[in-house]
Amino acid sequence: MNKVLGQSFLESITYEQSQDVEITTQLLQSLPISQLVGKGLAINHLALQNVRTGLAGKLYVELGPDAAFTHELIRGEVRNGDLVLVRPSSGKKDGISCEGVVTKSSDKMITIAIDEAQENNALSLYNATTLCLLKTTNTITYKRMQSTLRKLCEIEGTPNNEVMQYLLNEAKFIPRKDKLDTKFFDANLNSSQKDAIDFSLQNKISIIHGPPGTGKTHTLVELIRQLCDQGHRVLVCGPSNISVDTILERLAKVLPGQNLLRIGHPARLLEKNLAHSLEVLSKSGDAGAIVRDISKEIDDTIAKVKKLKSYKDRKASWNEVKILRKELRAREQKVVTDLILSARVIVSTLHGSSARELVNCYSHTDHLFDTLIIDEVSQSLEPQCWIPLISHYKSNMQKLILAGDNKQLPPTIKTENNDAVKRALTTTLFDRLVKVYGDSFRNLLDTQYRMNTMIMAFSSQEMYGGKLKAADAVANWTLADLPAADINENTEAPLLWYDTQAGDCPERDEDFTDAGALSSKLNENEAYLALHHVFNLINSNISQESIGIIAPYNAQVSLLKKLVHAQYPLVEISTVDGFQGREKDVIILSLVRSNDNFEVGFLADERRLNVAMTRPKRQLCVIGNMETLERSKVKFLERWVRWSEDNSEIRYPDLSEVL
Ligand SMILES: Nc1ncnc2c1ncn2[C@@H]1O[C@H](COP(=O)(O)OP(=O)(O)OP(=O)(O)O)[C@@H](O)[C@H]1O
Repeated sequence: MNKVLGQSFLESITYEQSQDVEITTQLLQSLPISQLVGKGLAINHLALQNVRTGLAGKLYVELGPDAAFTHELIRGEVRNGDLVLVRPSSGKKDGISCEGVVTKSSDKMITIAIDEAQENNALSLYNATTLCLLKTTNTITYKRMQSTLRKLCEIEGTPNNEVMQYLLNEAKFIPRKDKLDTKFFDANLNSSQKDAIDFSLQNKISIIHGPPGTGKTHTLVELIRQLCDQGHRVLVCGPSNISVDTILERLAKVLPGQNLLRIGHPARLLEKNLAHSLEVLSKSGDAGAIVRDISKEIDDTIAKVKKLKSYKDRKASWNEVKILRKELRAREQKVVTDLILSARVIVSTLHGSSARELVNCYSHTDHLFDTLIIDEVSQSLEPQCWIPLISHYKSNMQKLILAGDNKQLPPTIKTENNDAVKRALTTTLFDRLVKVYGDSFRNLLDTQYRMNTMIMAFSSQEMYGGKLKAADAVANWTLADLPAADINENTEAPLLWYDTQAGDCPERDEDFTDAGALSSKLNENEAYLALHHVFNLINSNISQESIGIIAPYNAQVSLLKKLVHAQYPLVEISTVDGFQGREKDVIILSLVRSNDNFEVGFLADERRLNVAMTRPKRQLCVIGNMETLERSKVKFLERWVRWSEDNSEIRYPDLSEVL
């Protein structure tokens, strides 16, 4: 089975890589910057603000909005960890440029880490009038998956590891559901959280299914404490830096610092987590002191060599440098290995789990980890999940705990034209295991601590079999309960629709001259309605920071930012993907699609819509054409409209009053 699975994923990943490279190259070459921005693949009108030295042979290039054009960055799909190219906005595409990785981004500044070798290129960007940043393909991540899958294929016979046997469907899984007398550290856990923890403690493999706001991270933190208490060494992984940094931040509050180690380039970590970074720790404190001393000795010797006159003396000193360098490497490796071996919990991305520093430790020990936890498994490609399993095959991992929600956004892939590849890659490990073993090891967290019951209800009914409950503290809260908020029709309703089916909010393509399929969509009058509702909320004493606006199209997000931020710069506006894992007191959702053909595009993706409608705590305000949705032939949308007609306050806006 390992050969069949490995080979089939290898083919799919190789195909996906070719598509990714082809699509990105084609888009970058053929489309003007304005359209790349519309697709979220580029940021335009940047000014180079600073080039500074960072850690580990990296330079940080800081880019802000070019004040001659704009005051805020439209970041689109550009996220931390993305590989990007910075070049002048106009002029030759193959002119001066530098390539790096996004390490920080906000509406005011984007920072990329580049290799020192590109310093001159970076500095010459100061001369360009205005700059743009383009998202390119990161081939390193593909290579790592491919080499993992090859190793999976190479395992002869049935792997001797029981966890792997379950994953490969080569052992029968009989779940144990004994009542344990676990002494929970956190007294507030609810019964579904306690059950999920007990299940994971007594089974080799488990899934913690955490719908929005149900305390998945909360549960994982308690579980990790329990595992540490039982003497386990735990490897915690996730698909992105932010996914694992969120857990690390919470773990750091309850586990003593020296037990936690974060693998990964410090430039990509949350600042709060730097105290746990392997790289930072290995260069600081007592451990780093010896290394620093040797480095200084090397520098001093080199300085001396330059002054020596005789060849013989110089030769002798260079030999000394060589010996010192060898010692430095050995010391560095020892410091790193000691830190790893003394940590109880190691946190890294799925890709980072194959880091050389970790794998090198197997020359000192046969067993590094007992348990592997993969968070956000539903956003991870299955080949990514195999990276820690294969890299730490020697550890003979005793337990695998997966956490995620297969009803929220799946991993994003580029392949469009090959259904087999699409199916193979968007079926996550979570989905595949549920298909093989049914619900036998899936533990649903059933109480959410975010949303008013009315906001939760449709999502619960459609996506979670009606099993979700709202915790008492949030079940009835509305905007009107916020301190200082006025009590009126704009703050009391948990569910509100501005139904635009009267026809005065037509959608349009981002650019009339654009080739259809590549075009993003926008809806100007919906944007004005969103602004109108923001105005109503602010006038009811709701703070700008409490308000979020979501639109499924980048072009609409850009338009909304221009319009709303001119008056209310602190209102957060993003696509659905940008809001995954986040929450706001009120979310205004601009659906954009409004046409006589009842075409709904992205809206047909119920997982994307599920994420959008479960971000608000106290009010969901939808702006959209109910008729377009109802007649789209997409059952989920049809049911949502019918349900909303019965359960929301519906307004039929008079555009003449708004515009
Ligand atoms: N048992 C509990 N009692 C009280 N509050 C809780 C409990 N469990 C979780 N919470 C609260 O619920 C909120 C959501 O928890 P957490 O961030 O762990 O959820 P999540 O499922 O990881 O979130 P997301 O939906 O963003 O993935 C947090 O404010 C957390 O403190």
